[in-house]
Order: sequence, then structure tokens, then C-alpha cells
Amino acid sequence: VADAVAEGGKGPAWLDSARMAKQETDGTDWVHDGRTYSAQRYSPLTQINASNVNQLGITWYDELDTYRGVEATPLYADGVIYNTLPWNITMAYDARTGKRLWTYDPQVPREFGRYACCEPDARGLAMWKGKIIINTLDGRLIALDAATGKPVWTVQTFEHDMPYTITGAPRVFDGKVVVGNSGGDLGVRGFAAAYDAETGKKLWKFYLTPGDPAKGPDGEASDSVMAMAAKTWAGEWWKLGGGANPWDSISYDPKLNTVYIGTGNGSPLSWHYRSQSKGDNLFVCSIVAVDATTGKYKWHYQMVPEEDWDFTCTSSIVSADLKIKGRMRQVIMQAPKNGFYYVLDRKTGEFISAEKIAPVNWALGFDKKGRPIMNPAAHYGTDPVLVMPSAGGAHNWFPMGYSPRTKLAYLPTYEWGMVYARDPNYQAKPFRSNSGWGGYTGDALKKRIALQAEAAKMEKAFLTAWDPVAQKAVWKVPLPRHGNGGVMITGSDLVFEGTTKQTFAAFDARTGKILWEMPVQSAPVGGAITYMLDGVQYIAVNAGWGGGAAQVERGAGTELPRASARLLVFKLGGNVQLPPLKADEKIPDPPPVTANEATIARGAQLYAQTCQGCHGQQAIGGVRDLRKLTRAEHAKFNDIVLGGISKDKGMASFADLLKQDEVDAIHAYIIARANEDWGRSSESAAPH
Ligand SMILES: O=C(O)c1cc(C(=O)O)c2c(n1)C(=O)C(=O)c1cc(C(=O)O)[nH]c1-2
Ligand SMILES: [Ca+2]
Repeated sequence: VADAVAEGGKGPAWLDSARMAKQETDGTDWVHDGRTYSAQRYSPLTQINASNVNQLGITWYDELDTYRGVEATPLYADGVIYNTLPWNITMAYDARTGKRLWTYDPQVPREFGRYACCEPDARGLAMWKGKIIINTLDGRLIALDAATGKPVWTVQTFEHDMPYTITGAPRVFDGKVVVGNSGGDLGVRGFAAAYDAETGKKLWKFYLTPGDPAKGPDGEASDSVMAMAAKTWAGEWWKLGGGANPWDSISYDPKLNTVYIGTGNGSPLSWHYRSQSKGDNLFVCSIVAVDATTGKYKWHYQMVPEEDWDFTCTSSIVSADLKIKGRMRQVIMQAPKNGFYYVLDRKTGEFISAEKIAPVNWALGFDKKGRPIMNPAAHYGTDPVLVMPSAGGAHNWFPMGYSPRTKLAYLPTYEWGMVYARDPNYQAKPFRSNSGWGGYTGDALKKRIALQAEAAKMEKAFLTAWDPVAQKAVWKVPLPRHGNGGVMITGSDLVFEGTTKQTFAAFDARTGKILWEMPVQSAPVGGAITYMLDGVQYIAVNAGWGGGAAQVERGAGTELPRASARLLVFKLGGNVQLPPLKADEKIPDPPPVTANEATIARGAQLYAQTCQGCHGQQAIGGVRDLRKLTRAEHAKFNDIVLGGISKDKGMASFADLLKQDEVDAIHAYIIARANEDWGRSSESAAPH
């Protein structure tokens, strides 16, 4: 890459602290997940603006050859775009031509796909001093030579004694790579760890739930902090690990030398089964601040004590300096799944304010210290309860942004509720989905269906502009359905977002007026980036619908026919057309239903626990719509599920998890679903 040489001639993607600091005012590059350490996803570039954005068009695109969700925010430096896909397949592009310079496939063993709740996604990558740094679903952290894509060092960040995965981006903070992990919905012990970006040497590890007290200090967690946390738990929580996985946002303040770790739900998800309905369960659904050098605890703020709903405080953690009540405050802001927008002092962790971004009923308000006043009625028993928002979140991982010009935050919001009840027959199973929910029958099932129908009536989705000082929405643009993408904001006051209409759009940051919108055949869900090359401003985004929101849409039968994922690059006057969308494949003649109803019902339950993460609720859509299996594929069902013959396509054998009669029940369920929807195309499938 002849001209891909940074200032100082140190080679491509030569990012160091000095160049990182320059990003604050210089919009040429996009070198960090959230662009700068403040993670505002704001670029000062103004060449593309309200007067010309209607001329924006595609200048090149690349076929990414996957129907899985592409959630990554790409990076750009020195004429090269870096991108990462499901299974952590990573590539570099010549940004002038769109030609791939290298592709690195870390060969993630496909059986790890089953431990990813919401597809084997990768939300991003990092760079440091000529290296591109990725993590992998199976827990490796790999530094690649930015020029060649060849590994320079590799470390393993966890053992495989529990079903850990990684989907979040690694971040480099002044030479330290900080990584989190996932698995809170299955049962693991969440932690964050830091490594030296140049050598891969481990620097620190911070556990986010306490371990088995009988085992004493585990050598890596701070004893006094873990002792404090252990007091907030009951029972034998450590058996499933406790959860609190930092599966998305981890942020940093260089001046305070502080890393902010956003943590997820507990394992199991039900507070009753996790901790006997006792205690706050630190550090579940919290932001934990640690010293960047040592990993030592500084402070924490727990957004959801007594977590019971798969609320998650892993969403974007954005820093800004705000004038609040006449005083400049250094804050961090987060809109986690739980429906509130939080503003905290990033030095002390002091709670400044929180306000609802969507209907909420699990909390009734906040006390003086910022502890939520819990609504006891939202803690469900075996009788179903409608809780707002839902496990999908009023705002999930879709990147939030903040403009220092408009002083507004921008984020996709979602109004909905979900019916929760405890499964009376729950048995913890390692390496499986462990919610402790469901198992409804009889009257409980009837009540659940009625309550969920009520919740469906209030379903709304928006792009929301939020004033974090006044704590109120300034404008909201209604969008169809859940799962709208992350945002990117420019110095010309444009907000870019991918929508569930399968468009990429620009909004006026001050009014929400839509200024430009282009159909792109798949909803871009991750964050877009913008950069300057040869005096021209470009915008790049992955259009690859998928992830947790897509599962819900599939279950509701509202997923649109779409193209395989693409990296799209736009500029003013770009005039490249996408090829026409292929006609939707109809459900072919399925084998007849021969199983009895009980077997099909059992198959439905096993399907929900084991298959729907990739193949969609109700067997609709997903990476392969199983209603569309051919007769020949049906005949090979066992060889695929137990024999692993489709391993190369990402479908590893489930022989260690499923017995023959279970596979037969799942197969019976899929055949029943195919017969129900036979002759329809995916978008017209009836919801159940
Ligand atoms: O508790 C966890 O460890 C965990 C992990 C992940 C993940 O890694 O993708 C998600 C969630 N939880 C989750 O609750 C959730 O809603 C979710 C959505 C998505 C996605 O990629 O769309 N991932 C995850
Ligand atoms: Ca979760």
C-alpha cells in the first residue's frame, strides 16, 4: 500500500496517543470504535451538509457474503478501511478503489456460534501502532500487522470451562487493549481484562461478579471489592457464574486514567433462581470505573439492582462536558436497555440525573442517592407480569452518539413491554440458555398471550434526539419496527442512521427533518463512519441486518426480503447502483407432519433454547429459513444436526447437547412450521 503511510513514515494505521488526541479537532480519520475516546461518534467534517446531502450516492461496495448481522463499526486510516464480520473475518480495503488488500480469517470453531445469544456477531475492531486488533468469538485477542493482515501476537482471554464468547469490539486506550465478553444469558462469570497492545502481555483482569467464597481469593480479583460484592448475593450464584458480562461498551477518560465498564444481566436471568430474590447482586447491570493502569476498582453505579429482566448496562458509554445547574460537569451518559437515560459524574460516579426515554414500570423513580425505587410488582413469580421496557431494551447496543454542537444525544429508541414469569420447573443447565423464564401452561399461558397482545399495541420505534441536561426528548422521528441502527453525527449537523425500512438516511440534527434516504436492501445496524480522502468526504457503513432485534422481527413475521450483507461507501455524486434484490424463495413442498402434538410442542421448546438464536423465532428467516429446507435437506437432517456435515457453513454438530429423540422433536417442529406456512414467502408468514 504505497501511499498508506501515516505522518512520520511509521507505516499504515500508525495510531499513537498523539494522533488519537488530534482526532478531537481533525476529522480526517476514524481510528477508534466511537471515533474519539469520548465515544461521541461525532466527526467535525462538514463537506457533506444539508445543502448537498441529496447528492449522496454509493461510490463502491463490497459483497460480504453473509446473511448474519454485520454489527461492526469499520475503521479508517491512511487510505485504508478495516472491517470485521461475523466469525471475526477481518479485512482491509484500498479506500480509493474498494479493492481488498487482505482478508484474515481466524477460523473460529463454529460450535461457538451456539453460545452466542444473538448470532456470532463482531461489533468492531481497534488499531494501535501499525496493528489491527480483533477479538474472536472463542476468546482470542489477535494483533494483525495492518499492512499484511498477518498475526503478530495472539492471546487467549478465557478458558472454555464456561460458555464464554466475545461479540463486543476490543478497544485500545493509550496502548492498553481492554476486552470484555458475553455469555450472561447462558451462565458465565463476567470480567474485563487489559493487555499491552504491543506485546499482548496481560496487564489486569477485573471480575464483575464474586466467585465461590469457599475458594477464597482467586488471585486476580481484588479481595475487598469481591467481598463487598459477595454481600449482595445469596445462595450458590457462582455455579452458573453470576453473569454481568461487559458484552458491548467499554469507555475511557485519558485525563482521569479511568476505564468505564458497562455490565450486563445476571446468570440465570431470574433474580429468584440466581440469588433467591435477595440482594442487589453487584456488579450486575452497572457501570464500574477502574484505574486504566492497574485495573483497581474506583467506583460503581448500579443501574438495576435486583436485576430480573435481562436489562443490560452495556450500551454506549459516551463522555461529554455539560453545563448543569450553572456548573461544568465531566459526565458519562448511557441509555441502557432499562428505559432511562443516565447522566453520571465520570470522576466520582455521582448520580446526576436519569429520565425515561420510553414507558417504564420496573422502577417508580429514584431516591436522593440515585438508587432506583423498585416496583415490587415487576418482580414476577410464576404468574405472568407485563414489564416495560422489554428484554429487547428501550435502547440496546445500537451505537448512540452526541454532538458537542447541538449538545444533544442521538439514539434509536423502542417502546414495548414483555411478559415475564418464572418457569416453575426450571433446572439450571450449563452451556444452555438459562433464563429461568417461561414454561407456561394453562391459565398462565392464556394470561401471557393476553398481556403480550396488550404490549403489542403500544409498540413504537423512533430515532430520538435527547437533551441530557434538560433530560427530555427534543425531537423524535417515528420509524417502523425495532432494530434501527446506530448513529453518526457530523459537524454540519447531520445525523446518519440505518433504518428497519432497509434504508440509510440523513436527518437534520436540530429538527429531525429527513434530508436524504436511500434503499440499501438490508438494514444497516452498526455505526457508520466518515473520513476525508484526497479532499473528498466519504461515509462507510455495513448493511447487514441481524442480531437480537432481527430474531424478534423474524418471530413476528415482519422481516423484509433482503440482500446478503455489504459494506457500502458513499460520496457526493456517487452513482453506483446495487444489483436488483433476488426474488424471495417460496417455502417448498415440505414432508408431511407425522409426529404427534406433544412431540411438536417439545420440539418447539427445544428449538427456542437451542436453534432460534440463528434460525429465528418460529423458525422464520435467520441465517437459513428452516421452513425452506428441501426434501433432500430434510433427509439429511440428522447428518447436519448431529453429524456436523454443514460445519463449513457455520452449523457445527450439536451431538454433545442434543439426543436423537430431541433432534427428532426439533425436526418434527420444523416440519410442522413448514406445513403451516407452505406456499407463503417469508414476509407474509403468519405470526403465532
Ligand atoms: O448477557 C449477555 O452476555 C448478552 C450478550 C449479547 C451479545 O454478546 O451479543 C447480547 C445480550 N446479552 C442481550 O441481552 C441482547 O439483547 C443482545 C442483542 C444483541 C445483538 O447483537 O443484537 N446481542 C445481545
Ligand atoms: Ca443478556
